[in-house]
Amino acid sequence: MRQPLIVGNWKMHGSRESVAELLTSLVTGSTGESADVAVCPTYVHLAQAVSLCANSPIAVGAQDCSHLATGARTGEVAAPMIADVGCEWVILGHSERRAYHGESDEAIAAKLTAAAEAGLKPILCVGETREEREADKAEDVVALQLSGALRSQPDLKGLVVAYEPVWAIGTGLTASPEQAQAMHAFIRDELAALGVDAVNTRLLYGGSVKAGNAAELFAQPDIDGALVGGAALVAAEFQAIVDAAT
Ligand SMILES: O=C(CO)COP(=O)(O)O
Repeated sequence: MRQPLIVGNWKMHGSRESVAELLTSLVTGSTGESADVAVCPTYVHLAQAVSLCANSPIAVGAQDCSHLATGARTGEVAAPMIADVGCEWVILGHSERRAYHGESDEAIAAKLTAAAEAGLKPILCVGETREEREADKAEDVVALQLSGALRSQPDLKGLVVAYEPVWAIGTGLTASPEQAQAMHAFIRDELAALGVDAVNTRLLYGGSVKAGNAAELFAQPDIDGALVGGAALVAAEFQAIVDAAT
């Protein structure tokens, strides 16, 4: 049985004031849900978020980490530092990092290793662009992303995979429940072929998830939750998505 998981990816949004407001609402509203819940603010808000979520069921994660544990890497943040401030999770390989920071599957594989060594649970993001889907290459692209990141390390503790079609991120376009389910089933098969414990690995859908479309996505057998962007910045909307998973 896979426990549902809802993760808010706050991307590059927030201030001390908005973080306090959003998390105070979420902590007050969270009454022992049967879904796991995590929020991923920017690095500078992690410690504040951990402190606000203490004694609540909400966990905190980062949106990236370095592949090194320490060293001369100006501007980077290492996985052990993220664990040290009290985080449980780290998002890796998000399409925005692949596109704007040139992250390769090889680099993402190294970050996965670093995260696991620091005891963080990684959320590996995969997904195709619109052009790749239209060229009927969506499965090939996702298969390569999965094997590039996991081939050498199929037994990462706590691994979660998020399928985020790039064309559905921040666009208001969501994959239909059937499209998302088909890709999730494909991902589960690919994970098994790579030697990952696919049956127990949670697969999240991401891309314009909202209160209004969450339930039909979560009704699909291989969709175990969501990685939520814009809607995670509005407490009532995020809570409604959590409620739809429970
Ligand atoms: O990229 C996403 C989560 O990581 C999805 O973002 P949106 O929910 O804003 O489309």
